[in-house]
Amino acid sequence: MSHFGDRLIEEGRRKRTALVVGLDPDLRFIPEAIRQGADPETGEGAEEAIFAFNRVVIDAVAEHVVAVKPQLAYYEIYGASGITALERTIRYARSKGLLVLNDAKRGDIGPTSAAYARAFLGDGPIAGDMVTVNPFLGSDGYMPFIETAEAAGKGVFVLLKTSNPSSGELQDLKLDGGGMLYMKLAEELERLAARSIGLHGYSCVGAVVGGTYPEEARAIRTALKSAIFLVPGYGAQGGSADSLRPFFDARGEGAIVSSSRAILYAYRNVGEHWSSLSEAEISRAIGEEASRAKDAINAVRGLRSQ
Ligand SMILES: O=C(O)c1cc(=O)[nH]c(=O)n1[C@@H]1O[C@H](COP(=O)(O)O)[C@@H](O)[C@H]1O
Repeated sequence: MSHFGDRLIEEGRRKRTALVVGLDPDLRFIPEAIRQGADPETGEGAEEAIFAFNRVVIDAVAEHVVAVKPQLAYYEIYGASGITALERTIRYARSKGLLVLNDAKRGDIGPTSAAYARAFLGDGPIAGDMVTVNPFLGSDGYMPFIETAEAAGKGVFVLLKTSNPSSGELQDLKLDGGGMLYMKLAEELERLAARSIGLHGYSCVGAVVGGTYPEEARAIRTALKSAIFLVPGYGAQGGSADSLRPFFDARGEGAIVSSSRAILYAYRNVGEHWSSLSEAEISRAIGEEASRAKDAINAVRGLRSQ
């Protein structure tokens, strides 16, 4: 079975990018040319509008990204039609040769986590190549995802030091033996990652480390050498490219940086008439922002733009 860590590193080398674009479609911000009257409140027409928007985004960013990252919340709002839009989005992303990272942040008791792992890492209609996992329930909550990923040649990103302002309330709790909770989890993840390290030194077990916490990332990078970092918080949450160096290894690899709103809604920078833009104008704005983000991240990685 191929090591997923190798697959992700090689995809990044092949496309000279470490960017992931999040597919967090908010119907309120989708211009009329694509929304076609879909109603954000009632969900009327949501499936078509969400899929149409995601297809424009995927076409615009495909050459600039290592993967796309659907955020389950924006699909679950609309129940079955939202999930159908997700299924169609995953199929379309796959047809463009893209890796799919479902940002589901799942975690439960063992048997339920095993069912979630089958849903997101198996062969079902919403399964992708990677999934985010919430480790709050401890090892019997996240191990079913890691075991499923190892067997399926897929990847898992475990929430470790999240990008949000209140992450420290729990993640930074000081432990009796000294050190903080997130560092204790980082050491445990390194132990688990070491079970499945590929040719390039990385495992199918990854970790989520917010781009808003570069100092913490520096310490985590040292303790967690075998895990690829998923780095959200760049762009809309204030994480800047300049602060991203500590997330990468000495080769400028080992992390993928995600951005959703800053890229998805780049066309809103034109002013309040954004809702009447044409599909071509929408696509161009999104593609240009993704290209800019890719180049800014590559500069920090020590890669010159092509
Ligand atoms: O797992 C995630 O992707 C995630 C972890 C984290 O610590 N912070 C975080 O923002 N995210 C997700 O990453 C995306 C960030 O969106 P933007 O702030 O618009 O780039 C959202 O879908 C969040 O749910």
